[in-house]
Amino acid sequence: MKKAKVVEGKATFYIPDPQDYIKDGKFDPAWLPVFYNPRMKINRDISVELAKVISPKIVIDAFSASGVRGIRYALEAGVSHVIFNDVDKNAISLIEENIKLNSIQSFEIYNMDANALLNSKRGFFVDIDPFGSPSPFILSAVRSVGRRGVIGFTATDLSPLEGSSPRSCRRKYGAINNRKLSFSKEVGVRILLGRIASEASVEEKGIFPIMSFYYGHFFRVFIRVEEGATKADSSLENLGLVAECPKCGFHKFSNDSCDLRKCEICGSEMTVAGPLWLGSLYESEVLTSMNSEGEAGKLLNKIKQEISAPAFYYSLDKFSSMLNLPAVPSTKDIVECTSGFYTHFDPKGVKTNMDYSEVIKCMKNSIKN
Ligand SMILES: C[S@@+](CC[C@H](N)C(=O)[O-])C[C@H]1O[C@@H](n2cnc3c(N)ncnc32)[C@H](O)[C@@H]1O
Repeated sequence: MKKAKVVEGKATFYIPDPQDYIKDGKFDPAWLPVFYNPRMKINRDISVELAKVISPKIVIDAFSASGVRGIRYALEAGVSHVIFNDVDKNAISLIEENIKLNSIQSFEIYNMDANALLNSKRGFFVDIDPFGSPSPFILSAVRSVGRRGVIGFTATDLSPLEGSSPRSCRRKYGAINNRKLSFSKEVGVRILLGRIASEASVEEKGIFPIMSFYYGHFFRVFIRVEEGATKADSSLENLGLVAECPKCGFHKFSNDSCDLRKCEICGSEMTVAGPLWLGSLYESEVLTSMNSEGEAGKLLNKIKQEISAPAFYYSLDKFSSMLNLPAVPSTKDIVECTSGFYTHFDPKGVKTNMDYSEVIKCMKNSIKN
């Protein structure tokens, strides 16, 4: 295999030479014999920043591919011991080479199915970065942190999580998600967290989201896990449903499904999704201690602005078309008028504690002016 040398963060490492895998002038990282996607740098940058704040001694990088993630944890976040793993043998040879190249001192390397590895090893910080859905690995990941720890899950299966593939969502996440709601990005993150909370409760563990976000083609959630039946019970209290009226764009969430059937504004039948996580997505202390540069820095700053915002948002372009408004108001106008918040989930999204009728007034005034 011909290799190319790449630099990312403090790591210099080999990947299969992308030039050899261009087909008809096109390239997809999935065609490489060992996966490396430069577009996921932001995912790794933020994960490294979080690791710097939580200072784990042992990290399990359960889906290592080239090993870049685990190597960056060691070099940039001062993690003292990294457990690398990949089911693919080609990945293992590359990880060995890259570990040498970066002089990583304390490590283990496994060539196992991630579930088998996670059921047998313990780490304080566990990184789950598979292809597609992380769902098959949630339970073993929750086990792998022992009594307490932190897990980062990546999900690239946007379509079930956002409501475009309802059956797949039902299978993978045990949730009803039959239509893409206008705030589907946040629905996706919360369905993933809901599933994690349910699976953790089987192990009598509670979850506490530290940071949860959407970017480009993936969701990433970081959760703290703590052992205890009471903690599991309180976690489950955060599960509920969200509903959106397809006619007037009113939305509401609740732990009680009876509340959500009929729209309180226009009486239409609402589209209900869930179960999903209705609690906080962020741990403010950790988030405010995190810093980064470039794209990751920009994303972090946006997320920091919405730490105390309510769940879900009005996506102004979709909302305006539901209301048959002649134009889409500026996001800035609506944030100001509703004492609301911008959201990283959607550049035209506004979160607010104000009532629906007040938001409508703001929308209409903004267009008039
Ligand atoms: C998305 S890539 C990981 C990328 C890597 N974490 C990074 O940041 O560059 C997924 C990797 O998981 C490996 N993999 C797929 N299924 C697996 C399984 N069941 N157990 C362990 N590894 C698996 C694949 O071989 C692939 O290298």
